[in-house]
Amino acid sequence: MTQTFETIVIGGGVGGAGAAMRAVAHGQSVAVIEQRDWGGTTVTRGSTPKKVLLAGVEAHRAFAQQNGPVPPVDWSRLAAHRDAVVGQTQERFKQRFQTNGVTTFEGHAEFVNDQQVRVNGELLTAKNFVIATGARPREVAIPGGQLIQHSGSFFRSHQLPQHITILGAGVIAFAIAGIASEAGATVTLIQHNHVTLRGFDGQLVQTLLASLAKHNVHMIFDDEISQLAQTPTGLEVTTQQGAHWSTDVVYAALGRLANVEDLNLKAAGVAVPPHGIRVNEYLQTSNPHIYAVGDCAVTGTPNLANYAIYQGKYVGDALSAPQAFPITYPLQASAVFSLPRLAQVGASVAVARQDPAHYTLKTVDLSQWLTYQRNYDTDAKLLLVINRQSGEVVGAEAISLQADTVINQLALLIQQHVTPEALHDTFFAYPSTAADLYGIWT
Ligand SMILES: Cc1cc2nc3c(=O)[nH]c(=O)nc-3n(C[C@H](O)[C@H](O)[C@H](O)COP(=O)(O)OP(=O)(O)OC[C@H]3O[C@@H](n4cnc5c(N)ncnc54)[C@H](O)[C@@H]3O)c2cc1C
Ligand SMILES: NC(=O)c1ccc[n+]([C@@H]2O[C@H](COP(=O)([O-])OP(=O)(O)OC[C@H]3O[C@@H](n4cnc5c(N)ncnc54)[C@H](O)[C@@H]3O)[C@@H](O)[C@H]2O)c1
Repeated sequence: MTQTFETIVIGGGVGGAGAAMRAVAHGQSVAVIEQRDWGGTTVTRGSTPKKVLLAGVEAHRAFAQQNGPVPPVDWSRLAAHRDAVVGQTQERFKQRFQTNGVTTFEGHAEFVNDQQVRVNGELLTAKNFVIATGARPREVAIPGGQLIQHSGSFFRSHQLPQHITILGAGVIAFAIAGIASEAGATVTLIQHNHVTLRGFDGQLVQTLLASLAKHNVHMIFDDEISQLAQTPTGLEVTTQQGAHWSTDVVYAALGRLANVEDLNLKAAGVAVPPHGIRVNEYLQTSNPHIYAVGDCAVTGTPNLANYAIYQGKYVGDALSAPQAFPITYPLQASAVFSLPRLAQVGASVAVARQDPAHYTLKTVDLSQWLTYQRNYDTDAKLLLVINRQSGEVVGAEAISLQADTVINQLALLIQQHVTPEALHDTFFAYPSTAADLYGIWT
């Protein structure tokens, strides 16, 4: 006797939740299976713990700037607060499924055929499936590679290592570097080439690097770890170029790989290319009754929470009434949550620099604006990408302690094609980041 549902979602992260909550709202019988942590990467090892830790170190930085030297960050207190926030968020996540009528299962799911999965020895049957199994960190195959920790360990740590080495120079590496250095650690980032934070403007990235360098973050370019060895006092890193240093911990932040291997997808008739589950523009796999969303799917979009949620909701709607249109995406703002933050929206500054016939750039030095000056935000800067022909702002990129705020506000103005005249018809509280828009949006 198997339990039967109209839809089974595999993975209780943000993508799976988007699909399940929409499908149940349409009156379907829905089950979600989660093998580890309700809320998935975002809640457990991603943006939720990251933003709690960031709040603590940003407050530390701000207090020190306003008042002079202050005691170091109390990492165990901060970690306890993080654990409380993460634990409560996980619990709410699970409860939200249950109060909305989604049946939850805890265990590892794998396909038996294209209508059944097995969980904890039990068979569950459904007409449709949504695979939302996310991704895991890429590992490094070197001697001593088993001593390398995943970046997620940092965001769950209860003790702050004093000497931290990070492999990679992407979004996760810079988040760890910003948090750990303000909390008192010395950080070394090692990058195999010269490219940091691909997609962000090189000049703003240089500003971020210079700011971090003042806070004990060191960058090594064009080199790679070749060996890691345990010593009586910690770890010894050796690189391909022959450099050596001692460290307490090495975190890998080298990108992420789709979780697809142990789902027995072959039994369900789902083809899996090397980098994840290929889907069509309706997010169907090679079996049209089986969909894939979020980080496990190859959709041509970045692996970000917004996309996973949006794709999940799209599929949740499609399950009760076939989607008339292929999925399209709204304007996306994104941020690197380092110290300071980098953020961007719309047409990139890099594209504008390469195409001066179509775009012009406007640089706004925000450091002397009250919003930023009062916070000692000396690096604050905004770049606006302007379409030469229409004169409209079509993209923006910012660095500052609150770059994401101004970029999110600009996202609304860009998406809604708000004219400067229309903006002036609204009175924002003054002075504030929103009121700054009068000066920016002219
Ligand atoms: C450190 C870090 C910071 C990040 N910060 C941001 C950020 O600031 N902003 C942003 O937009 N994005 C951020 N991301 C990316 C974001 O977390 C992911 O894009 C998002 O979590 C993808 O959601 P998902 O539902 O596809 O996968 P996940 O959240 O990974 O969820 C997948 C779930 O499926 C479960 N699962 C896997 N296989 C099975 C199985 N066989 N049976 C049952 N369950 C299974 C897993 O346990 C997991 O809970 C960050 C990621 C990391 C690692
Ligand atoms: N704020 C955010 O929006 C946010 C924050 C964290 C994570 N994320 C998501 O999580 C994903 C993973 O983050 P990440 O920082 O691990 O990935 P990333 O793609 O941002 O950076 C990976 C880094 O590792 C390097 N690298 C890749 N392969 C390598 C190899 N074999 N040897 C040496 N270096 C190598 C890359 O050059 C790059 O510097 C991101 O792509 C993003 O989708 C988003």
